[in-house]
Amino acid sequence: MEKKPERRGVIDTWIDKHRSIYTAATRHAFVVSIRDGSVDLSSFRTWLGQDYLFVRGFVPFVASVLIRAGKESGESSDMEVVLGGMASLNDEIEWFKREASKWDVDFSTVVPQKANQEYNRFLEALMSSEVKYSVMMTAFWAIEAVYQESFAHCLEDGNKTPLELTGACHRWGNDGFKQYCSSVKNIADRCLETASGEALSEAEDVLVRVLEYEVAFWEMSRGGE
Ligand SMILES: Cc1ncc(CNC=O)c(N)n1
Repeated sequence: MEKKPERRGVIDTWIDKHRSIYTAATRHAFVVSIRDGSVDLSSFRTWLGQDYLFVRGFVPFVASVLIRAGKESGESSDMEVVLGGMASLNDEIEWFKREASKWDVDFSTVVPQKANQEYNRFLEALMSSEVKYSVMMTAFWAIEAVYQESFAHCLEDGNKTPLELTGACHRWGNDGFKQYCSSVKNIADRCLETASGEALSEAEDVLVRVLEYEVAFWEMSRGGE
């Protein structure tokens, strides 16, 4: 058996296999409505409040990935990639606070909706030391990639994204964030290359579950509270 250098990793194979849920997560009606300018601002405000709460729960998850990268990865660059993600979360929280005052959203009164709570519980479960590093990395990639793909779509040619929403789109749709997602994907693919069959099936399952949670997350914006 020869070991040929593959350009395509297992993640691309899984994305092809689970294309319909991947598309549902990255081309959701809410995202498409931002791109075509028909977005309902009460939906945007709902999303903003819920996403701020999500990000506050995501920080400890990324911190736990960072710790595992330091302990378990043979590659010293893994930790640097994750640390870069942590640093942008710091800016992101400040951005959310500025947006809150711009849109008159009071985060202190935002209550996490069911989809948000469930997603948060899933992240908490992934922080367990029993979860394999390759599985955590796969989840981490999927979470970041959905936002990158979704918001980059709102900036592609032909968009009618309202000017006041381009800040959000640039936050996750910019080329630096795309590069970062690609680095995280390379780490996950590298870990999965040597993973056991059990780890592979767990990682594939976690990938699909992230996509499902992301769809449910976008769905909350429809409520428009
Ligand atoms: C629900 C959800 N998924 C992914 C992201 C992107 N990661 C960090 O910001 C996000 N903000 N919210």
